[in-house]
Amino acid sequence: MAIQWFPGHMNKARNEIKEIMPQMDVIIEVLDARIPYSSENPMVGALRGDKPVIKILNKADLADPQMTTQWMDYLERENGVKAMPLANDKAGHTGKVIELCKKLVPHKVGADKQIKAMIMGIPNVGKSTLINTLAGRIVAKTGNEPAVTKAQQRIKIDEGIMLYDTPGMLWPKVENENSGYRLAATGAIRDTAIDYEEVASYTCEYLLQAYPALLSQRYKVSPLPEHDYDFMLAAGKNRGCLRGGNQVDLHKFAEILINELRDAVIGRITMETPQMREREEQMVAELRAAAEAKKAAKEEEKRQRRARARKNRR
Ligand SMILES: Nc1nc2c(ncn2[C@@H]2O[C@H](COP(=O)(O)OP(=O)(O)OP(=O)(O)O)[C@@H](O)[C@H]2O)c(=O)[nH]1
Repeated sequence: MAIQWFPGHMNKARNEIKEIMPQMDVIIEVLDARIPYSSENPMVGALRGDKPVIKILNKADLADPQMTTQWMDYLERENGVKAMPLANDKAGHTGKVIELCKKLVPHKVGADKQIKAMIMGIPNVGKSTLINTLAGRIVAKTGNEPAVTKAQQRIKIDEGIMLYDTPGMLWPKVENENSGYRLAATGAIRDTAIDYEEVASYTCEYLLQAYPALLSQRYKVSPLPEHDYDFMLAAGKNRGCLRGGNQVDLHKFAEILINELRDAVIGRITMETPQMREREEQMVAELRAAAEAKKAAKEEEKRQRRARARKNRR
């Protein structure tokens, strides 16, 4: 699946972050609790140095609570990382973010002091909603379409904290196709860039093994077939997604499924586990190593060819 989604302002954001990072005391990384691995930004790890990070598992109201707990334990294994779940639709929960900031950098708390916190996160993950709640007023535009935030802003919030907002960034995770599907399924990738049927097929394959009861209940398919394609045919038929000749309109069903997944109508679902992350990271590392080995072999071949040509000329 090709994900062509890398607006120019994201490259600009990378440079802006690099420049501003040394001034920051703490990083607030907003993740999507349904995809804590795929919604991570590799730049945070690469650019943060030893600065503390709060990883917020946002949209926790849509995610599987058991999996959120597992993810928090997993993420906190990394040095300097604190994780917390958040449902931005519930007022009052954001106070914990401020508390945690103060705990992580106590030397920056007090009169005439200020904590500088940078908020980072991929598009549509809920940064603007969080900033507005933290600030207690509308300072950031929100919306259900990715890439609403465009320019960097500084927002002073009451409790001695200055927030630095960054534009939404999504790097092309071309190395890991699975992440692409999960980003698309949860709505991080703009709709025009995705193939609904492919994403729905990937999603069904995962749900059949991870959440079979929710799937069966929602789409009244029982017993569940083994393969995603058969499931989509049966569920599509039940939902009346038919076109001429009584054929199931898979595209129509795919749209229904993805929308219902995004709205948590199927249930509270997390699309990836820490184990999946470990496996996929390993896979990516192997692919990268293989590509590098191939490149090195080509270079060596070229070098030898040049050496032979030199010898022949003598
Ligand atoms: N269910 C649920 N929805 C949320 C939560 N937080 C944000 N949203 C919704 O997610 C959508 C995106 O939120 P934004 O705050 O605009 O996201 P953003 O990260 O600022 O997006 P960009 O401007 O694209 O960078 C909006 O429709 C929000 O209402 C949450 O905790 N739970």
